[in-house]
Amino acid sequence: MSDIRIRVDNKTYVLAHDTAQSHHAIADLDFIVHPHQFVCLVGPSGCGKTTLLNMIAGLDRHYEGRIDMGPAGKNPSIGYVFQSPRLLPWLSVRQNIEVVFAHTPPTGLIDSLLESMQLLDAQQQYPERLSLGMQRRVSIIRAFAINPDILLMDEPFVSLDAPTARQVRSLLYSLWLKRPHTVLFVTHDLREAIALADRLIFLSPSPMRVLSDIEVPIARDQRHDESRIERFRERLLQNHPEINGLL
Ligand SMILES: Nc1ncnc2c1ncn2[C@@H]1O[C@H](COP(=O)(O)OP(=O)(O)OP(=O)(O)O)[C@@H](O)[C@H]1O
Repeated sequence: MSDIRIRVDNKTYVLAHDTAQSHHAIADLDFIVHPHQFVCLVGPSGCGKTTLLNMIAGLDRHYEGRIDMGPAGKNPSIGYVFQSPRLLPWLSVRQNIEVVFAHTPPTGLIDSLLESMQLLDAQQQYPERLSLGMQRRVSIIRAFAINPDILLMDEPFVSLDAPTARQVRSLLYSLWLKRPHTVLFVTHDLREAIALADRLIFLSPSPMRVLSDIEVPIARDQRHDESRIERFRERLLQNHPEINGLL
């Protein structure tokens, strides 16, 4: 796995019903993600974060620029946790995970992922019976299951109540420590970003570009310490006035 280089010179949405009107979503955005890094993208609502993830996932190719994801000729595998869990309602939890495999998955893999997300007992249930927190845990497993080169996560804890968000975040974190994939994780929550990330990339309102790119210096075994997270957050806001208005 090599560095991922994201360079978007221009992304403009032309409104279909009125081609004279357009929205300049992204301009001169440039950053590199190193293998196995956990990078949080933090920016105001509507600045273009989902647009960027869709471009990296190859779902949107209408832009000027380049996204290089490793050696030419090799298509990287991408896991994508969308804002809504997007489970198939006619399949059980286990089948929703099995469906992402082109071939039979390695023995024990699905069981170990279900166990890591505390979902072994719910594996035969259908999505309509699951709480939102459980559905989100299934969608996280589904993205991890293919062992992707890059994992895109678009506010995976949004609209969960605070204790559930904390629980799912801590399960995700333990899973990532065991399987440290390269992650691009979108969030509005600065404490959450500090608790999870190696690096924080702050993004401007549209047209979106990088405002600040900051390493999180807190050791991995100290991330459970909320007072440390809070101290770093306060220092960050003091030393980087440009990010104050974003959150
Ligand atoms: N298909 C589209 N056609 C026209 N404009 C669009 C389209 N998709 C998104 N936009 C606009 O592009 C901008 C960026 O949208 P995007 O969903 O990427 O923002 P975001 O940062 O992910 O927002 P949020 O944090 O609220 O999820 C918004 O102004 C949005 O209205």
